[in-house]
Amino acid sequence: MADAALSEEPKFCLSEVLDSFKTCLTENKEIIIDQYVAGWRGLTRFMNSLGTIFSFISKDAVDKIQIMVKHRNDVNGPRYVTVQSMVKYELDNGLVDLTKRSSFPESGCRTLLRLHRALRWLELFLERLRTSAEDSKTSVMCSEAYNESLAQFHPWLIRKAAGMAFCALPGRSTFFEVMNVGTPEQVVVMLGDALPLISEVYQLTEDLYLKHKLLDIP
Ligand SMILES: CCCCCCCCCCCCC/C=C/[C@@H](O)[C@H](COP(=O)(O)O)NC(=O)CCCCCCCCCCCCCCC
Repeated sequence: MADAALSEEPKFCLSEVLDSFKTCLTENKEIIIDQYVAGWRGLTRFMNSLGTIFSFISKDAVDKIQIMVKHRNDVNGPRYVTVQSMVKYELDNGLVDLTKRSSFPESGCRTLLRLHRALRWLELFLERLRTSAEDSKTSVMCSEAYNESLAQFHPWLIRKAAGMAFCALPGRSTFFEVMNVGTPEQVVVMLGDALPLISEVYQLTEDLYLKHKLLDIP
């Protein structure tokens, strides 16, 4: 049953997913939320295709995606077209819990911050994959990237659970195959194209959040 349902899903192609992060940047360097969220949705599909052990990670990402979609579909959706317009709207209207979680536990600014921190993990992980040797271990690359980024924001229990999930990651060659991009050489080229854009999206968000003192939203 589950297999039949899975096979009906459109075939995953990582380059299409990473394209969402490319196309989320406008000419004047604003970040389009619909595209950003579409990128994350694709990544969670990829993660689900790796097995159920990763579902607690993708579940949290899916929850956050849904919160962002809810904002976009709300009457104030037009205020959530770009990350920049969202930050301005929510701050101007006092819609963000800046010091402790209370009235606005699902603000767009807070929710996007969690995805933004995860984007740094993605950037570090993909860069390791891009430059890795054939016999490199994905579990090691993944946990190094995690320890340098997201881990500092997670409590012990989540760090442990994440560490266990990383050990279940398939090896580098299976991983490259599941990406459905082509030969390992083509994967490396594709990653080299996508990474500068992912870095730019990350840095623009980081600068914006820093400017508005939003990097520690609880
Ligand atoms: C492919 C390997 C996948 C490894 C994913 C590495 C990330 C590990 C993150 C572990 C998160 C565990 C779930 C819970 C997290 C939340 O507590 C925590 C805080 O939220 P809260 O403040 O609302 O409580 N949430 C977060 O930090 C957001 C985490 C979002 C994780 C998204 C990860 C998606 C990864 C997509 C993988 C695609 C890989 C593609 C590579 C070719």
